[in-house]
Amino acid sequence: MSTLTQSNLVKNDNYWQGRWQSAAQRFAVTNPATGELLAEVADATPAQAQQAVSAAAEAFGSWSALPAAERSALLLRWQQLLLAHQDELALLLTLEQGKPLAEAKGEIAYGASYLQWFAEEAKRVYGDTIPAPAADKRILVIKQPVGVVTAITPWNFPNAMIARKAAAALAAGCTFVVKPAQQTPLSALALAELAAQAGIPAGVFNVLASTDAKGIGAVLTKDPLVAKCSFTGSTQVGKTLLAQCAEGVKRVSMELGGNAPFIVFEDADLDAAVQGLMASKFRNAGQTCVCTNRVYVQASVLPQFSQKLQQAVAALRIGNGTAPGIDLGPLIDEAACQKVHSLVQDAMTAGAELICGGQRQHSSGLFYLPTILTGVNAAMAVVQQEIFGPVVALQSFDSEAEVLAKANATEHGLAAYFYSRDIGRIFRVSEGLSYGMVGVNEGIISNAAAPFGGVKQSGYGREGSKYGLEDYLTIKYICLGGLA
Ligand SMILES: NC(=O)c1ccc[n+]([C@@H]2O[C@H](COP(=O)([O-])OP(=O)(O)OC[C@H]3O[C@@H](n4cnc5c(N)ncnc54)[C@H](O)[C@@H]3O)[C@@H](O)[C@H]2O)c1
Ligand SMILES: O=C[C@H](O)CS(=O)(=O)O
Repeated sequence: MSTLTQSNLVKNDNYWQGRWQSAAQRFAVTNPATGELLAEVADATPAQAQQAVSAAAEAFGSWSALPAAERSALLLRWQQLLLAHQDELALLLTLEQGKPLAEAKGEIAYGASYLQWFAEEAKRVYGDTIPAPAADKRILVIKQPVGVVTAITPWNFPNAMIARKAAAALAAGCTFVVKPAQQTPLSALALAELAAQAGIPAGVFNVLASTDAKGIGAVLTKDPLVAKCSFTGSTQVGKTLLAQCAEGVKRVSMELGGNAPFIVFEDADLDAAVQGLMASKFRNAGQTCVCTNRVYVQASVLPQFSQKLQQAVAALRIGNGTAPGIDLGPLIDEAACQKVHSLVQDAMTAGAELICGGQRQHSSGLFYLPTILTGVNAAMAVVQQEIFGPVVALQSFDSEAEVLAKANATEHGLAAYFYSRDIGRIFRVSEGLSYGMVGVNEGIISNAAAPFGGVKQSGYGREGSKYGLEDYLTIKYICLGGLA
């Protein structure tokens, strides 16, 4: 942190109405790799959340009336500032979240790509004219911003999950209030500083860091001034927030938990499959919603695949994300470590075989060794639950029909992956998988041009792509009469 203290991107007050706002209480933000104290951040209260929502409501009229080209230019300026400060932002992100610096830099570029994408989309909010059923009428359809948008975001991508929502909301003409995760507020506050530097007007982008998630969340989902709430996080919390939004019939976007299958057919390029699995499984130490969670390998190629995978996993370097050449950083907190280890122990008790890892790097600390379990089955918690850690749960299958049924046997439906070089199989399996996103011969599928989102209990709404803007717009039908 000492290398950042001179940076004006390290903020410890909250930000709304274009001003840095203190609070009566503060909470500690610590580095998961070392436990060191990074900052003591103002602990926003529900009353302050109401002030922030009011500020967003006050700013909505002028922001939504701004020509789209002007909103676009401001988003692009913000994007340029993120890239100009990519190294500082990445270091801040690694310090508070733990991911390796290279991944953090990638996340800053990824977040910035949504600002660029929606700066362009802002200028393409088109309406319709529709042939009227009567000669004296005309039908017009216009799209307008929904209004004040609130957002609640997770700790695993503390920059990109906010940028992905704010970019679309602001492009549409909405104003925005976000509560980041308590573990990672610094990246959110740095985004606010750069929004101010970009010239985004007061009240348009507002950040409330707090330990009172429930209290702040109640305001962000129930305040009458709020038109929509966009949530990224666990399915369990998503259901709570959905119920709260239902009271006021508010628009919602839900980007929730996952349980991604990764299927390797016997006709796959096994080296490519191993590479894709390593990327999908171990990114952010397995702490992403689209990480592979279950690995199914066709029986005839399981020994060969497993051997290649073990070699790749053995080469992973685990340590403090600020050090060069690190592949795996720490898990976010003690509870995460205990959850991952309990899933591994449960699987072994139930008969799974441990190939490597299966324990913390040291008795203390939040580093969990990259782990391969084989011989897992559907009855095990490691298959049923989202692992959110660096654990590969391997099992074999015989037929395409069998593995498709197993892959779909979950209440989640976010991302799925499979490797095959048979074009007929590629179409059958892509269409047969009950997921919002499918990676074919590819383990990393997220980008701003594509519609990111899930089905079933992984939520609904899409982020990124041309579809992502629709979530922040409402359709108005105008009937012009008396024209005969
Ligand atoms: N689908 C996606 O795009 C996506 C992306 C990232 C993470 N996730 C999911 O998020 C989970 C991990 O992230 P997490 O641990 O931060 O999730 P989480 O649901 O515990 O917390 C997410 C956010 O919700 C807040 N929150 C928690 N309880 C709340 C309440 N009662 N009222 C209001 N806000 C509340 C937290 O403070 C945090 O800001 C995983 O399940 C992962 O799959 C999904
Ligand atoms: O964890 C969830 C994020 O959405 C992951 S990604 O970087 O968008 O794939």
